[in-house]
Formats: sequence, C-alpha cells, structure tokens
Amino acid sequence: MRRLGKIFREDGRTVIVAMDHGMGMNVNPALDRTGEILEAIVAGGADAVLTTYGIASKYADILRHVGLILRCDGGYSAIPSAANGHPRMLFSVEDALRLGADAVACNGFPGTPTEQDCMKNVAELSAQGRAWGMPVMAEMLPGGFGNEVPKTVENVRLAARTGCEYGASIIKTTFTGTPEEFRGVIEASYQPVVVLGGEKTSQLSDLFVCIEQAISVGAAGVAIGRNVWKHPEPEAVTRALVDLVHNGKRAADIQGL
Ligand SMILES: O=C[C@H](O)COP(=O)(O)O
Repeated sequence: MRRLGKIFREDGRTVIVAMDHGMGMNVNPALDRTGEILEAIVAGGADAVLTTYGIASKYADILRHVGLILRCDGGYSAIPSAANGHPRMLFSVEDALRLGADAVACNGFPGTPTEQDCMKNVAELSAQGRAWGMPVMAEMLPGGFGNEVPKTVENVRLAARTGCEYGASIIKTTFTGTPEEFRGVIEASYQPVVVLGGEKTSQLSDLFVCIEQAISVGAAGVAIGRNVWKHPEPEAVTRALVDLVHNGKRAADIQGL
C-alpha cells in the first residue's frame, strides 16, 4: 500500500516519534517549543510522527518531510475527571485524509473496564481505514497504561494478536521478556509490530538495549515519544533510534546520550 511506504523504509522498518500525548497528558513545559522539537525530530531522520489533530494542522509545513500518523481516539484530558479513561473516537479517516495523513491510530486495551469501547474503536477505524486505503495502527496494551493486568509476554502476545484480528495493519506494543520470548509476540502477529517507549528514563542506554533486542527478533521498529521530546537533544536521540532500527548499530556503541 502506497501510504505504508511513507512510514516504513525499504528495509520494512520504521522510526516513529510519538507526539500525541497532549490530548490526555500534561506536556507543559517540555513541549512548549513544539515546532523546534518537530524540526529536530525531522532533522534526526525520523520516518514518521504520530501526533494530534492540532499539531498536524499547525505544523503541517514541518511534517511534510515525514510520514504522518493521526491519533484519532481520546476524549479525556490531563485534568482528572470521573470520565477519564473512557476512550471515544474523535477524528475520522476522512479528517486524516484532509490533513494528508499516511495512517491513523487508536488504542486497544484488552483487559480494562473500557475494553469494549476501545476494541470497538479499533474495529471501526480499521474498517474505515480499509475503505479509504488508510493504514491503521492499534496501540495494543494488556490492561492499558495501568498495572492491574501484568504486561507478561503471554498477555502482550495475546493483545498484539487481538489487534491484528480486529483489523489493524500496524501493532504498537511494549517490549517485554527476553528477546526469545518477545519473538513469540512477533510470530503471533501477522502485522508489523513496533515497540513503544514509555516514561522518560534517565538511562537511555537501557531503552536502547530493549530496542536492539526487539529488532533482533523481528520488530518492525519503534514508536517512541517522551524519551525523544523530553530529552534536551531530541535530534540526537532520534538519530540514535535510526541507527538502531535501520543501520544495525548496537546499543553499546551509542555514546553521549
Ligand atoms: O502514543 C504514544 C506512545 O505510547 C509512545 O510514547 P512514549 O514513548 O512517550 O510512551
């Protein structure tokens, strides 16, 4: 599919930088200079950016240099309320087409109280996506962002497979277990799997090792956010991700971050 070629390079892999947090998370002040950070990410060689309707609209000129993935679900904000956590589909594939996006994304959180809502979102977005030729990335996390459901290899494997069955064309999930165990997640998924990042870490080297291990067993790349845009050198971190994902660089050989 033509749009997938805007996200994945010829090696079948991708470096996606996620900047879709601001809908439901406090991104101030780290993202105050959104345009500058986006420019750094593009300069660092990112293949695609996963972002919000607002950023995609405002910074379209910077984003024309990379693949664009539009976050379509949400409905809760950074200010806690009783309704927080109940995902709604807010933007459509047609909205994404108007923005010139190359893919759309939403969460699928099996094992949460809202799994029926979010799995319905994955199904409906996937069906819309097929109708328009628009790839759908499902963020498949057992138990969502909470800790009640453990992120065991078996649960992650099940969640990733579930996303495939609901029609997603790209699965975004967490690296877990040993590389050999994570290979099972990849093998269970008949769509490419990209690995997400998580909270900002003070030890980027640990994250780099996880990425190296995930790639070594067949992951199709990464979708990393806070560890890029919260870092004082987002361009250098992006370049390191490109080296790990596309250039075969070892985590141990990345210095200075
Ligand atoms: O959509 C956001 C993803 O979870 C990746 O962002 P993160 O690396 O900050 O977790």
